[in-house]
Formats: sequence, C-alpha cells, structure tokens
Amino acid sequence: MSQYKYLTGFGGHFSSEDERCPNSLPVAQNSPQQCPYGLYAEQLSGSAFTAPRSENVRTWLYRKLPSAVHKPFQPFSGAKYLSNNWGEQPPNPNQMRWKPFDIPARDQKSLTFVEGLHTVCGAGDIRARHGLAIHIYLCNVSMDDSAFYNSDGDFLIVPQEGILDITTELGRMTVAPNEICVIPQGIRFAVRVKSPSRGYILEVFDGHFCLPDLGPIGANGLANPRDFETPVAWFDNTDFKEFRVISKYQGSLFEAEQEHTVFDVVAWHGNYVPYKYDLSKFMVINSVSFDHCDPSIFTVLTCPSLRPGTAIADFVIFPPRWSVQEHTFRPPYYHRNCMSEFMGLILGRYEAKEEGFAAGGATLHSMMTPHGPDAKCFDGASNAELKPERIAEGTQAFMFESSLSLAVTKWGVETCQKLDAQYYECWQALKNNFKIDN
Ligand SMILES: O=C(O)Cc1cc(O)ccc1O
Ligand SMILES: [Fe+2]
Repeated sequence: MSQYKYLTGFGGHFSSEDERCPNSLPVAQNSPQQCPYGLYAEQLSGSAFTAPRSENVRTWLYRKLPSAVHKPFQPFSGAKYLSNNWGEQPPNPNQMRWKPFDIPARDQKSLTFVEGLHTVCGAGDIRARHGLAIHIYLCNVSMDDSAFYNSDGDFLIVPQEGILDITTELGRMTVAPNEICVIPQGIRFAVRVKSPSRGYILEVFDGHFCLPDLGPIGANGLANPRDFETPVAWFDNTDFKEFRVISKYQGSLFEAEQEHTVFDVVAWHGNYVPYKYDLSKFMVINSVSFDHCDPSIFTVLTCPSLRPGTAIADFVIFPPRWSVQEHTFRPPYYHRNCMSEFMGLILGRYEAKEEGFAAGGATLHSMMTPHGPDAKCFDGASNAELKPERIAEGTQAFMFESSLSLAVTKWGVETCQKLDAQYYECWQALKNNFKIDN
C-alpha cells in the first residue's frame, strides 16, 4: 500500500491540487466563467448556508463532471443487516456483551465495506436529523468501480482488523487499527481491503464531530489539532464505462449507474473534509494524586447536542498510560449512568474486565444499567500494591457514549449469534464484605 500525502490540522480551510494539474484551483474566486483545465465547479455544503461562521462548513470541488450526471437511483439490496428500525426488538435493560463478530471467509461469502454494514444499535430519527447508529463492518473484498455516500450523517470509522485503503472525493488515505477516520455526510468514498477486515462505525445524524473543549486543561492536550490528517487532491484518470454510486438515504440504500468515476476531483478548497487520526498520538491527562477520573478526560471527538456539555455521542479511548493514584481503587468505579455506553476493543484487554471482553467484540451498558469491574478485577485492585504502573500497554479500548437511549437491532440480539448470555456472571462472585461491630 503506498504512502499517501496528507494536509494536517483540524477545522482549517485547506486548498489542494492534484500534482499532475498545477494551477487547477481557480484563483480568488469560486465560480469562474470557465474553470482551469475545463473542470466543473461544484459546492458541497456540510452546514446550512446561514450557519454561524464557527460552524459553517463547505468545500468547493473542481471536477471532470458534476455529480449530477448519473442515471436514476434504484433500491440496492446488498446490505441485508443495515437498519434504522429501532423497534425490531423489545427493549432490554440488561448488560450486554458480544463475542468478536465473525468476518466471513472470502470464498464463502464476499462482502464489500458497504455490503458488510451490520447495525447493532441506535436511536433517534434520521428524517428529523437527530440520533445515531452504531454499526459493525465486516468485509473481505474491495469496492471496485463503485463508491458510497451517506446522506444521513457522518461516519466515524474505527478499524479493528485489517487496513482500510479509502479513496474519497478529496483524495486517498489509509486507516489501520489504532487509527480512526471521519467521513462527513455526503462525501463519496470507496474502501479497498487486502485482507478480511472488521471494525466499528459511529454514525451521527445531528451534526459534525468536533474536538472537545479543554476548559482548565488549557490550550493543549488530548487530541491535538495538528495530528489530524486530511487527504490531498487526487483524481482517477481511468475511463469507466460502468460505475456505481451507492447512497444511504433515509436509512435505505440506493444505487445509480454512471459512465464516469466520482473520484474525478482535480482540485478542491474548503473546510468540509474527511480526516484520519492516529490514536497513539492522544495526549493523556489523568489524576496524579488520588481517585479515578471520569472517562470524559479521554474524549477524542464529540458530536454535541444543543444541550450544553451533553453529547449526541462522544468518542472516548482508554489508551496505554501510567497509573499512579495513591490510596485509590484504580480501575473504573461501579456506576450507573444517564448516558448509554457502547464499548469496543481494538487491541489487547480492557482493565475493568480480565476476561470475556475480547478484541472485535463489544459491550453495551444502557441507561442506568449498573456495571463496573468484574469480581476478579475488584479483588486484584483492592489489594494491589499502589506503585506507579503502566496500564493498558498494547491495549486500546474505546467507548461511544451517548445521551440517547439505544435500541438493539435484531441482528445485534439474534442474527449475529454473538450475544453472550453469561455476561452477568462476571459480577456474581462479588461478596458482601460488610463488617460491623455490635
Ligand atoms: O464502563 C466502563 O468501563 C467505561 C468507564 C470507564 C471509566 O474509567 C469510568 C466510567 C466508565 O463508564
Ligand atoms: Fe461505564
């Protein structure tokens, strides 16, 4: 896989030209009467035209043909387990844990990234542009001669197995396990894979992801803006007789034929862009005195709601770090939360669960569903010598935390056959240690 070039920064206004076409970007205006190289100008808006400047995002694309040149969309039935029907199953407040989701063998069932989208849970209403969905992707073949775009929201993609080679309208990027990428609403992309691949997707309908405010932390720390990478302009110069555009629109998939690739953008400028981020670059802040900090200290990206400080969804990681707190039970505390907590594991093991939560699997602790360390973890951490210790070495767990109450799909409960009915047992061995002198 070749090394692609990137522009660095978060939320900036970028300009990029494919190096084969110098001066392809119009100078000092967006819509010249004739664009350089005979290109068409097309604006891609990611916010209302009238959104405040701080939230206003759009990109100007200079391409061989406008996106409007395609045959009519028809229903596409390739992704059987993509869902936005939150009423498929009765509500279930239990702690849930899934064993690693199986990636089908290529000679048994070939699946592209789009065909391999399996929805686990979600909430809200796509048409009202409020809510989210959590999908698992399982794929083993590349999307050749086709591209996908999501009309419904942004995708935050978390690869767990296999490297994704993603071509977007704005250029190309590779995203490996322990890296993530965001493809905002409407941006067309195709995913190529060399090996069986699996990962998690957080889809948000409300708005775009942004960096969390840092408050008293100051001007630096957590995910630093300079570590985000956006592709440089690249166009595919192949002549296509048949190219397929797949659209997710109001939760359903559609396909349209056209005789040209969507990856024909020669130059672009703007602030509505896909980007990737290497999770090992996260600057970790934590307690250096006592007590366990809330996991919001590990927020990489957030999709805010209109309620201050309350996210549609936060993307939180649990990276390798030093643990130094004194006279403290160091693992996560027992808790009940008014938010929903969906967790996945990219690498290694998670500190609060010694067993059972495996890489490529997941857990869901729904609103007010009690959870915390398993019995083994409690005993170990209650009696451990509290010396400075590296924790989570070689590990990366993450959480999608949402203020919405999530419903699990039929695929998540039944079809995937990975729901672990024994999960509740991990707390059953916890003893009542209460002592009172009477
Ligand atoms: O439940 C979990 O494992 C996630 C989590 C971690 C933590 O350190 C504190 C609270 C929390 O919900
Ligand atoms: Fe939790």
